[in-house]
Amino acid sequence: MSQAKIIDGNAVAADVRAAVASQITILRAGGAPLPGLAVVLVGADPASQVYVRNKNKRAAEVGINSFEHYLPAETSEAELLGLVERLNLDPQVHGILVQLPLPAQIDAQKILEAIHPAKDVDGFHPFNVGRLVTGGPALVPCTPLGCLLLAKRELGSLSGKRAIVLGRSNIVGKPMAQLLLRESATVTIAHSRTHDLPEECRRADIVVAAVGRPEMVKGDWIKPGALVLDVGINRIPAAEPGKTRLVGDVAFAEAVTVAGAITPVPGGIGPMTIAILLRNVLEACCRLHDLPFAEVL
Ligand SMILES: Nc1nc2c(c(=O)[nH]1)N[C@@H](CN(C=O)c1ccc(C(=O)N[C@@H](CCC(=O)O)C(=O)O)cc1)CN2
Repeated sequence: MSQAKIIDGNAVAADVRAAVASQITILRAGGAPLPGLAVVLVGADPASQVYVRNKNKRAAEVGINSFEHYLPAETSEAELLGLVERLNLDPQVHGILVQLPLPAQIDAQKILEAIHPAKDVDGFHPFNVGRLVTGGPALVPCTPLGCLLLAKRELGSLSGKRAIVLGRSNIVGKPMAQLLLRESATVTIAHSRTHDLPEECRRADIVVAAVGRPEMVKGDWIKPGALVLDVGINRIPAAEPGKTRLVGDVAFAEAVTVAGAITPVPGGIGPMTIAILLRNVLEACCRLHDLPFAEVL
């Protein structure tokens, strides 16, 4: 039985953070301003609290000034829009991130569209989405850009490769498909209505699983030697009563015996998301101040 290469997302994320940090040091030595990231969390979702804490900690480590805004779960849409407007105008803030999901009384799309596109380090604003599709300079969503970076490190050129993206969310599936298309891959977007998903999957050289269904992608869905990028983060009951464990959207133990390379959960795509966020803050800061930005890795 073969064994795929297990991609160490923590190690690659550390390389990205180091590249961001060294670029900030050089820019600062030349008199550039301190890059600033504002992170907004509404409510007390435990997973979101962990992600926001990590974002602020990692930002500080690479030399990004982070501004934390913790708002109560009852915050109104108007109050949040007011904060976003203030952050849009704050010259110390180059990147604004509103942690998702938001409480039900707030229209998330309205908030995302209120963020100034030049400070939209999540890449969710329709201006940046449009630029990604039409090929102009854009801030690109962090998780798909992290996947692309890993794919290019593994495979080199993606030109002509068959890729399948499982899931069509605005945060991962759709931007992922656009990024792969930009690299001249042949891209299929699969979703809940796709016929014979296993067969579609078996044709792919690159599988990106972003459906949010624990271990849905089985080993016999994978083409031998394919690259498997697992974006899923699903908490399921563990063998020990009362405990839980994290699994991806891919049945790892099966897929690892077929794939050429595969990301684990945890320790695969997740850490890349935050590393790429820091890269995006640096890019936003450079664009806003007309400074040179060098691609990381
Ligand atoms: N405004 C945004 N909100 C959300 C985004 C986003 O990109 N922008 N993505 C996710 C959450 N997320 C970042 O915000 C995120 C998810 C997971 C990880 C991560 O490092 N995961 C670890 C496991 C962590 C654990 O033990 O729970 C891993 O996979 O190794 C980082 C960031 C939704 N919201």
